[in-house]
Amino acid sequence: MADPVIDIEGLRFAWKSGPQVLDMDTFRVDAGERVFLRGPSGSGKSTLLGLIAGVLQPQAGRICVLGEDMNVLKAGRRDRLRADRMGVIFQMFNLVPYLSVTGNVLLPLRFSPARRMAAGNDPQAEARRLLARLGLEDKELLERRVSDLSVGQQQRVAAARALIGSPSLVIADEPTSALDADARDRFITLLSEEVERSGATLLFVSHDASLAGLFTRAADLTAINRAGAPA
Ligand SMILES: Nc1ncnc2c1ncn2[C@@H]1O[C@H](COP(=O)(O)OP(=O)(O)OP(=O)(O)O)[C@@H](O)[C@H]1O
Repeated sequence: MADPVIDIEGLRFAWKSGPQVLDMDTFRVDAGERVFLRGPSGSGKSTLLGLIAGVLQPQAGRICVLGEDMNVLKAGRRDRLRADRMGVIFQMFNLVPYLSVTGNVLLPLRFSPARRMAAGNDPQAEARRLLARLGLEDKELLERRVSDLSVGQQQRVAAARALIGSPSLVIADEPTSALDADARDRFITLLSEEVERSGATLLFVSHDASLAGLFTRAADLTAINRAGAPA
């Protein structure tokens, strides 16, 4: 059996003084899987990704990511694990507006010597390769500030930034973009191919059930999260 990359047991999470958002017995993602986790808006998908990424801490339960127990690691070690071994595509992209396309893609390498090493001798060329794979090739465009790009183009920049330096785990919070169905499917296919090429594991969350077929496995958050169940 493959090693678990994400291994969750008995997880409970509530935002300060709010109702329970997550109450899950188990959730596991194995190395090399590309998993689609579906759930309606407000069901706790972004919260779960925050817990997996180590930016949030649960009230109860165990979250092991890439062999590390996130509850035991101090905040600094969780930040290091995320910088070195995780690529995150945020719902709102979180790109740096005044940096160029390539400047944004190269950013994770500034924070992680391990990823800088993994990106090879010519990180600029690796950034261009990833962007080209994701459909952004135009030289002039690569030097533009990201704030001048379309939403679909920004989504590709965010994906290339998550992939650079071959992180072991890529987590993606489906951006609420205005992409049409064809462009969205193409984007996910390219993202999956690049994740497969680097041997990474992918967890992709979305409310859009029609995407499930593009992944190796699909799961439904409402089926595994008691807190989301109707009373
Ligand atoms: N920073 C926060 N502080 C307090 N409550 C929050 C915070 N972020 C999210 N919540 C609440 O937690 C619940 C789950 O939100 P979350 O963003 O995880 O859902 P989601 O499934 O990702 O939704 P969407 O598909 O709309 O992005 C919601 O009730 C939301 O209002």
